[in-house]
Amino acid sequence: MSAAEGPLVVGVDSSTQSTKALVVDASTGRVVASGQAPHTVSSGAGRETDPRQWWDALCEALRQCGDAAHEAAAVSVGGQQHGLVTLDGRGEPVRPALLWNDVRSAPQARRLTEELGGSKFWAERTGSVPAASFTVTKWAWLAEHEPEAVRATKAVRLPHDYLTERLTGQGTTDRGDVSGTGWWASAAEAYDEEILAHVGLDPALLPRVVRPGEVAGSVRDGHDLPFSRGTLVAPGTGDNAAAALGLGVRPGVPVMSLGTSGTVYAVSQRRTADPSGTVAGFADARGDWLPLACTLNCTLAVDRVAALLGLDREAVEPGTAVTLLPYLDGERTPNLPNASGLLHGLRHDTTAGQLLQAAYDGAVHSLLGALDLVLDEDADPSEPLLLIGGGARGTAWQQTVRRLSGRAVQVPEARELVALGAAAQAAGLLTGEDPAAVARRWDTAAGPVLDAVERDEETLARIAGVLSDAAPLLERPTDTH
Ligand SMILES: Nc1ncnc2c1ncn2[C@@H]1O[C@H](COP(=O)(O)OP(=O)(O)O)[C@@H](O)[C@H]1O
Ligand SMILES: O=C(CO)[C@@H](O)[C@H](O)COP(=O)(O)O
Repeated sequence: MSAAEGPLVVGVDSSTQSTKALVVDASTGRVVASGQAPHTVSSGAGRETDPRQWWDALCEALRQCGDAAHEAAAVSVGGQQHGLVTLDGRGEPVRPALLWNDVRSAPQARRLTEELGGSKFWAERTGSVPAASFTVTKWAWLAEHEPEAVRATKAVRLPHDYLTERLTGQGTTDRGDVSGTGWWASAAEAYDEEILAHVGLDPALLPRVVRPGEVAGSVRDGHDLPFSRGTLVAPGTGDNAAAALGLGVRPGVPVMSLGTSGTVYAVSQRRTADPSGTVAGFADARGDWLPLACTLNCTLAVDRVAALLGLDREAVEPGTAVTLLPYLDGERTPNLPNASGLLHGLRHDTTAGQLLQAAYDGAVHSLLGALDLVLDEDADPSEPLLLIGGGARGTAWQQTVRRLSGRAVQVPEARELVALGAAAQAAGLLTGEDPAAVARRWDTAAGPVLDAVERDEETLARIAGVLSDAAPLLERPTDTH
């Protein structure tokens, strides 16, 4: 491999299932080295991970990168959004982190929404109506169920903050990730003291919000650190905001990410506030906004259905009249935290491949319902939908999104858009450039475009009909929720 032309930077994606690290040449965007290591997520009613697993996975991913990581001039960490990390006075986790897909705090989400002026208040104040994913609902759940853990907590962090702090020794976050907590006022761009007081969280426990383009710190002295001392550390951000940086998207370009979560989002210059709660009015990592809708059931749910049927994930068959709502983890979009999976329309001649196709259709339907809502009204409908995340590699996912959206679909060749976005943020720190402009210079979104086909309105209407008719069943708690 030829020598790098410019300084090296490292971008990290600490997502739900694994941590990935890329060492990137800041001048060209060439990936010089990469590594990946998994984490475990608890099963049963909750979804938890010990934050120390993220650190160990980061160190392992960087070890796989070899010497290149130690030569990096700057690093940045993108991480799964919303997770509640509680640290004691020594910076050690008080308990495992409560993750974004843990729905146990659904009652707290409902209660907080009612207690503080309803959906309209929350949407206007924080940009979002709190769902069970949001950090504020997890803190309220912890206060109710484990008050001793709350008493032991001396610092509250998000996943990317935790990793950044282990590098720099300083508690920092950024506007993109903090906008998903539920305790950040999006118009004022500041912690919301009224909400914090309401949930009994002392603002002194929260990290400093670093501005876009500001240095969060530098790698501290320590023999156990995977970087050289003094390496600059960028603010980092949530994984969706990092992928938006990594694609260099401009307003009007829709993105769909298919991973543990399914997300649809777009960059907007307008702060959004949707009182229906479908769209979360997140901030992006630059100074704009990132209206986003998120599902809990995406690649893992569809892979689970394939495994139950004993099929390869690509073994779909067309012509299905079966509807499968794959809400194995409860659901966030639509907001049905108590739901479980639901099958309707099974016949003697239904094939296993058709059932699998129905799972893809159900997962994609949830996301497409929010697509127009995340885009500005003047967005050009002929703009291709950018498809990213692990699922974007799959033909069945690509074809399902194409058929149900009726839009052209572009699949970037670059695989790790979150880590690339973090790398672009680190590069921007060195050159003074806008990270999205860095990503455009690197041409990260380049990839084949699948032409638009006629939208399959019949399937969309059938799924919407089952969803509406089954509402009472889907709202009813089952044994494990
Ligand atoms: N070729 C493929 N086709 C379809 N799905 C895939 C493929 N490769 C990986 N996946 C799915 O991608 C998921 C991981 O995606 P990723 O975006 O890395 O997740 P996360 O960021 O949430 O940890 C896995 O659940 C797996 O099912
Ligand atoms: O909760 C959200 C967005 O609001 C999720 O998108 C998480 O940020 C987790 O992402 P992945 O691990 O699936 O990438």
